[in-house]
Amino acid sequence: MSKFNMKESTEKDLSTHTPMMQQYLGLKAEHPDILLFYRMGDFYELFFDDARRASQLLDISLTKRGSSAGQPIPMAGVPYHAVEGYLAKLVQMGESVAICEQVGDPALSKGPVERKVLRIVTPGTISDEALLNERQDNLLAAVYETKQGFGYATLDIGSGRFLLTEAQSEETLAAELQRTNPAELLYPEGFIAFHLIEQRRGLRRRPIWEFDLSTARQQLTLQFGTRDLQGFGVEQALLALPAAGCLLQYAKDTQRTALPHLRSITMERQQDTIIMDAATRRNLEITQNLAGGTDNTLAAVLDRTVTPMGSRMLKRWLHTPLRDTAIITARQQAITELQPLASSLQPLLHQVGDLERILARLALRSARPRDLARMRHAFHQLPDIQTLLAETTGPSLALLAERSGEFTSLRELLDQAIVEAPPVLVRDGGVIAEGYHAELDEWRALAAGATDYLDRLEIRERDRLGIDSLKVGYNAVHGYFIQVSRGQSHLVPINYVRRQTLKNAERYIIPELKEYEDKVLTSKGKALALEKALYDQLLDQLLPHLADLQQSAAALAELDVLANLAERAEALNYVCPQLSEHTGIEINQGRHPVVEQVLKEPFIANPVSLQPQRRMLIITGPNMGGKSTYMRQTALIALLSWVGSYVPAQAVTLGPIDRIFTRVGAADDLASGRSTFMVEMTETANILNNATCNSLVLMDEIGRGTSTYDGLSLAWACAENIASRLQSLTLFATHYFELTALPDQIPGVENVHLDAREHGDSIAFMHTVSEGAASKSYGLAVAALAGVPKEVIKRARQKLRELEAQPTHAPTAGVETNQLSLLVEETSPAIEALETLDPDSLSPRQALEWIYRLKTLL
Ligand SMILES: Nc1ncnc2c1ncn2[C@@H]1O[C@H](COP(=O)(O)OP(=O)(O)OP(=O)(O)O)[C@@H](O)[C@H]1O
Repeated sequence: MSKFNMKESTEKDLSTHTPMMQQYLGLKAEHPDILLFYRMGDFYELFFDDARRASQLLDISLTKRGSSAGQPIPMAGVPYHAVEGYLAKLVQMGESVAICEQVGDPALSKGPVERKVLRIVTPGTISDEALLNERQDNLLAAVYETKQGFGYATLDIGSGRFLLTEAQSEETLAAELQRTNPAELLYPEGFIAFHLIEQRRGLRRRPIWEFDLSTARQQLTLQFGTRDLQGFGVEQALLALPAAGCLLQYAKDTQRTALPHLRSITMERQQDTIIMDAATRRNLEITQNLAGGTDNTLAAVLDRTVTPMGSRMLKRWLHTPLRDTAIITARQQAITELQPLASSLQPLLHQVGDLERILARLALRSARPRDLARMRHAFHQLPDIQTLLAETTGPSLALLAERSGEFTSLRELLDQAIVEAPPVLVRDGGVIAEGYHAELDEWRALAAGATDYLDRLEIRERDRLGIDSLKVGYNAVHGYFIQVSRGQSHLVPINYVRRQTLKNAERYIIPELKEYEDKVLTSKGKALALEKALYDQLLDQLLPHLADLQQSAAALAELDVLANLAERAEALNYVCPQLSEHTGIEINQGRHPVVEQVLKEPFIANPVSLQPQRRMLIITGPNMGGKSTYMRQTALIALLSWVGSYVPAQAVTLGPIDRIFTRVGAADDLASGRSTFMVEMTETANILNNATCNSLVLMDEIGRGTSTYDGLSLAWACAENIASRLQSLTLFATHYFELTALPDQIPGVENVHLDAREHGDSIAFMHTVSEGAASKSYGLAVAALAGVPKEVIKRARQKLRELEAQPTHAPTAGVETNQLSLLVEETSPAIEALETLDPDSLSPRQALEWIYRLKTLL
């Protein structure tokens, strides 16, 4: 069908629909890909495919509303007062919703009331409190690709944080995606690296022209009111700017309002932070555990922040350990200074609440009365916070105090303007305080004065007519009325007009009452309209202070994080790590921050010593001995140190770290169709290709997923390569006992082991780390402990003895210095024969015979 014909036929189709459906279909055509909530009185209704989808997603019933164009119309609906709950559910599932409201006056419109899409709710652009998880960032992101790499932009609409990154490799992009975990992700059509994002929620494909570089520059300079992007240092971000442009456009389209709180854009440079790949972030269970939950994570132990904005900042910090010693030292000093103050500061900060998101709603002009009341409450805490901080002397706390500010005049303004406990919506009035605006007070008095008048009218009429059952009342349908009992209804005078008959009473109106009713309604209406205008003016008065207020919110959030780290350090018995410029990690009595919290028994603290001269530790010991715990605690202590936090140990000194890698406990990545072994090897390859002498590498039992010899050879070669070529600081846990021979061959490699004691059939784990290799493996004892039946253990023991009796077959045999021998799985008869041979005792003829024999043996 030609384009022309198609257009004609839709138009024809439309004209066969009812006028309301025509309006609906017109609006729907503007938002074909997302659900359209179409307001009808007290409901939002969805039609056709939207109705079917919504009924499935929300588990609401699918019905029909009349018919249009001769067909029944599938319909589903949700009551308007409960819409937030449904929206929350939908955005959680990654859906977007266009909210279409009635904007015309039903009384004045012929045909359907005028309607408009007033906002679009999308997972990445929500700012409404009810739709957000308060202790988690909610990000909108956009990704762009060229041959040179990827550009990535994220926006937190709840704070205005707008960040850029450029990633040279897929691995780096994957790590960024994992770290930022966006709620919604925009990508250009034809995106080649789609496999990196296909599992993500809230994916939105955008046309390629939305990623145009010059449009992006134009959009961004327009947004920030600058001539160019030099001042932000992103002028040359040719990969990231197109992503930022598309993202900004999308945010503006969905919000349909100005975004004054987006006032700058920042490039996050990889070299400023300790880089961790996606697998490492997962394995270290920073904010999410391996099962996808949040308990038993680093954040779960460390987050006792008292404001949601502080909690979100702490989580960002934990995911972004820094490399700048100056910043980290400043944080450490602030924490030390806050230790005696935390218990007084935290209750005050708690009262500050989520100022950051309140300010975002202010910027979007969607701040509710209660937001302003909470902002006021926050301002009331500031003087006390200032007084407390005045006791400190360090420069970083002084700076935070200065940025927090006091906002005395804004506090006074809000004190005067807003009632003590305002209602949820401005719509119903009762928000603006008495005494704030003389005209409003007058209208309100008039509305209230009328009730006085009604009392007087009631008494007067009762006396005048001698009807003691006479009462003045009000209901929403009939307005004001005079009610008289049935028995006395014959006494009413002629000017009483009957309005309603009840079982035992009659209701009347009189002209005088009607007049007052009009007056009350008008004054109520006037008061409401005025209140709404005053509220808008109030937002206008606050908005010019937005930048200062945002700065204050950021400072208060940081104070919350620092006070929290001070409190945690004290409560959990952490120590302040010493930063050194020399590569290495020295930990005295280190503990695992999470395991020590969940264990019922006491946690056994252990030392770590890694330096260039002792850069790799081969860790052996029984299963369950504590190898993984020991390795992870080292990485977590390093990470926490470079976040600025105190750490679980008695003393720590550590030098610069550029990356942390972990290759531990692989899980099948079934979703991407990669086997356990494949995942393990991909992660290993990443380490071998990227680690440096300043990287911290954790390798846990690599090579386990394949045949013993393949695995052992791989583990050996990797360890050797890391120790000699990369020279990274490495903890290498293994069950291949052969690897304990490495220290004899490569300088800088040492053995350590975890101990266990066998008592008869049972085994006790000591969890202490000592120098040297483990004396034996306790696999069978651990299997017995796990409940493997006795006869199986017995048979295994027998088999073990058999295997040990054939040294050349047993994988636990000593390691030959020639690595090739590792790859020879079966000893050939020729070699066996050679081994028994003594060349000195052979005559030349015998030697020749031997050569022929060997030839046949091969
Ligand atoms: N230092 C410690 N102090 C007290 N308990 C510990 C310590 N380290 C580990 N544990 C306990 O031992 C359990 C096993 O530890 P971990 O997983 O680290 O052992 P593993 O040697 O890596 O075992 P596998 O080789 O089977 O993976 C932990 O869950 C913890 O309960």
